[in-house]
Amino acid sequence: MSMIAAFYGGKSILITGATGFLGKVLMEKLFRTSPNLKVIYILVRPKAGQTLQQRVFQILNSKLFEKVKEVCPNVHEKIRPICADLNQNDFGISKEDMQELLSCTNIIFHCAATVRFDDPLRHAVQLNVTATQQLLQMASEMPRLEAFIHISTAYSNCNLKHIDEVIYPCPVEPKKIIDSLEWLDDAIVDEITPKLIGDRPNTYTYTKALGEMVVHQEGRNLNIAIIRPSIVGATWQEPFPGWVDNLNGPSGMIIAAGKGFLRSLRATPMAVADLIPVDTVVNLTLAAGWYTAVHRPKSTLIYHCTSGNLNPCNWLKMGLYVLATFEKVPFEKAFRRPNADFTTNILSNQYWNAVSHLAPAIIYDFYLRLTGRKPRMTKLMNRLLRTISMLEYFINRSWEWSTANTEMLMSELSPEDQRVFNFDVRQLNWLEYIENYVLGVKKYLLKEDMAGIPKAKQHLKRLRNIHYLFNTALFLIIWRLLIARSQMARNIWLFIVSFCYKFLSYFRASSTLKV
Ligand SMILES: CCCCCCCCCCCCCCCCCCCC(=O)SCCNC(=O)CCNC(=O)[C@H](O)C(C)(C)COP(=O)(O)OP(=O)(O)OC[C@H]1O[C@@H](n2cnc3c(N)ncnc32)[C@H](O)[C@@H]1OP(=O)(O)O
Ligand SMILES: NC(=O)C1=CN([C@@H]2O[C@H](COP(=O)(O)OP(=O)(O)OC[C@H]3O[C@@H](n4cnc5c(N)ncnc54)[C@H](OP(=O)(O)O)[C@@H]3O)[C@@H](O)[C@H]2O)C=CC1
Repeated sequence: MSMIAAFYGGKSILITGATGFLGKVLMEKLFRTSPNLKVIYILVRPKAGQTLQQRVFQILNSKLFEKVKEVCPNVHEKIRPICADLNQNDFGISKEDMQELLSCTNIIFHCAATVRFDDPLRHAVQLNVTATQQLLQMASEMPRLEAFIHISTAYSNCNLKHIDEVIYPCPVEPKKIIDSLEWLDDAIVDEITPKLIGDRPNTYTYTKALGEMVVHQEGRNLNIAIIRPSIVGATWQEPFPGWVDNLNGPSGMIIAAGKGFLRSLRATPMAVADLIPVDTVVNLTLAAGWYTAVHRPKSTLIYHCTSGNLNPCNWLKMGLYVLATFEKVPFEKAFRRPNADFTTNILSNQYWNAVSHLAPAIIYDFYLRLTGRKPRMTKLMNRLLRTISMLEYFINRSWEWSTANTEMLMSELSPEDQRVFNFDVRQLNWLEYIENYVLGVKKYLLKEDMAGIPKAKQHLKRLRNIHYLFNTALFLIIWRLLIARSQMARNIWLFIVSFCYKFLSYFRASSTLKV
């Protein structure tokens, strides 16, 4: 019997960010392994014209939850959506709901965050720092609370090369930032943002670091653990391999490469590609929840949920695995044949951006205009280039994350728990994982049917022929122009023609002799 699964039985659990990528997998695993848990409260905001109930209904009826419905048929009764916007005071939670949360909650998993790299500082602080502070305040009023698990990121200290499982001091106290944002206007905030974030690449990593500091300072009387995952990718094993539902991290890039938009990337091939499957993060998170509540460590433990030091893979390998998978399972209606490459040089990157990204987009838009359609490719390509520019920081560096706490936690688990809540990335086979990842992107993100693979392969063949035809035509045009303008080009041309003529004559003569 799994001790961790048994621990969550009968518990009232509060999850923020349950509608997000990580939150959904966390909920799924909890219901599947501890179907006798009491209730999961989820803080949800109405969104995109959907009510809370509609959002929950959509999640529970998705493929991700198919297995859950078998083991926990009354899952609908055990999930209690609470209308909440983390950007508001008291999260805009009604008095009755708040009362219930405060009196019943046993465990909190705080997953909600803005993960956008380009969020204005004010918004990122509001969600990643102030909301965390408010949740800690709520937690301190919960008499039955056994553990508070805060999800951070391994990149919260990405300004360092070697990162230990400790909280690093922030140059400016989070409280001071929160206070000053109250009276500074947006223009000034934008102006001081680069100075505040310093050597971090964006407001996301900066505010996640501030969030950790707030947890450290204001959660002293609580039983807290912090999980720091690196780049979270599709599921490795559970509930099935390859599940993914958003474009963050590598998923968007896999689509861009598979559809033939992304042809070149400024990345350091040998830098560590620190991907971590989302189910691995969830297993570690649940194990940490159990350990924190049962063993009550004296200080806040931080767990690095990374792959680099236990089972490293680099971007070159990952890129090759991705491309190799496209051969077997190509995406439908590709713009060009998938054939991306890495470059480390800024100039050559700019060259490839112009030649391989922008030029084909401009030519295609010209064709769309000619055929009376609305041009869209150049806009899309510029958007892709902007996204890539924001990811570049992470694909041109390697970090070393120590994993002593994570390894300690692994050793504390019973053999059964090591199996059910496996977070040992040494067992991960990267090729197999990437193949399933690409397949998952095709099935669950692009919603493409496997039956369409032969047609997609045919389309790629057609694109290859167009590519050859286009290159030959381009060569001939350039050559024709050169011959018209340069005596030397004409001489070379005459030499090649006469050489070919002589070669063919010799070949014809020798084959006649044989007869
Ligand atoms: C040689 C072979 C190559 C083969 C590929 C190999 C894979 C290489 C992968 C390399 C990836 C490296 C990833 C590193 C990530 C480091 C992560 C650090 C860990 C964390 O803790 S952060 C969590 C992850 N967070 C993110 O990834 C957020 C990134 N996204 C953003 O910040 C914003 O979305 C962005 C990029 C600033 C764009 O903003 P904006 O222009 O306002 O656009 P929208 O968000 O509204 O979206 C517009 C449009 O683009 C689509 N979209 C969104 N995100 C992505 C994405 N990451 N990739 C591709 N497309 C994306 C979005 O769906 C919209 O589409 P529409 O059709 O709806 O318009
Ligand atoms: N994905 C990754 O690569 C990594 C993620 N992490 C961390 O993991 C955690 C989860 O990330 P992930 O699941 O990928 O992110 P998602 O963007 O998928 O999910 C974010 C969640 O936060 C919720 N949320 C955002 N704003 C509000 C708000 N104002 N009120 C209520 N809820 C809100 C979202 O709700 P809604 O659906 O309504 O938008 C959503 O449920 C984050 O803390 C992130 O920093 C760490 C490392 C890497």
